[in-house]
Amino acid sequence: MKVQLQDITVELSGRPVLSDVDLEVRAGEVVGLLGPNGSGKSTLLRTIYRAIRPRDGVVQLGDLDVWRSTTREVARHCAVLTQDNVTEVELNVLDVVLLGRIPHRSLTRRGAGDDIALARHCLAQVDALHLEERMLPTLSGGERQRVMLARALAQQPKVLLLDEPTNHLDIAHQLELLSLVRRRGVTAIVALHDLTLAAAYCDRLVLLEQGRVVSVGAPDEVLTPERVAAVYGITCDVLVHPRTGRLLLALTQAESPAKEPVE
Ligand SMILES: Nc1ncnc2c1ncn2[C@@H]1O[C@H](COP(=O)(O)OP(=O)(O)OP(=O)(O)O)[C@@H](O)[C@H]1O
Repeated sequence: MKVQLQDITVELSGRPVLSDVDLEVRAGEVVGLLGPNGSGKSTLLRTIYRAIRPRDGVVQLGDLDVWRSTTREVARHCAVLTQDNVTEVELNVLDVVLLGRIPHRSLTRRGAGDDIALARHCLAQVDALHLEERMLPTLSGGERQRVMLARALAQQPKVLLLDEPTNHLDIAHQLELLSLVRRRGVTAIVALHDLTLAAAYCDRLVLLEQGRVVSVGAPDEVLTPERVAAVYGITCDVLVHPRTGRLLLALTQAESPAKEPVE
């Protein structure tokens, strides 16, 4: 499903947070949202899943105008993994994943058994089936993150929005999560801080700075040393992975002070 943002402007507490953002994400495309802290990545995702209403602009999921639809209608198409939906709720893992079925319940004829089979399948996909009977608050940060991804997958979304999904995950699960998102073939918009991971897994990247899109394109078009220096204030050498051919970014502080000699 295509995602389209036109002229999105958001003001929070009277301050502009996003200004005139235009973005078109094609069906099945994985797009990485990059930018320094406070550049507007989470806010942009929130305008798509109806958590922050833009002052101006239109958000569309396929033909659905998000801000003229209900939360439930949007949730039938679009699932979200954020930092703040990892809650202390006193439910076991399987029940948490089953919450992902709620937007579909009145539409589907699936019985509870089908939903449970689907929830277990989603847990297996994120390597968390062994946790199904555990209570959510007893899980580690990374285990919870994977369970919340399983819940999002159980929603069977056509669009997946992921806000820093690799936080808390060990490196193997970081790679597995992003490759799972790719394999699902859904349209995905993923806010990431790790530029090399973004370059490895995203078809295109969108770089934000102070609420404005400063670059959109293939990873090698967006992540040039000059642009990384201008936006993040760091020095960046762009290398090529010897096996995958994807970009590898070697980062150093712009002006590293000379090291004090140790006595
Ligand atoms: N409710 C709010 N009221 C006022 N300002 C807000 C509010 N929520 C966010 N902001 C501001 O909007 C700007 C963009 O925030 P946002 O969370 O979208 O950035 P981000 O790029 O996701 O940052 P990070 O990388 O730190 O997660 C920040 O300056 C933030 O302080």
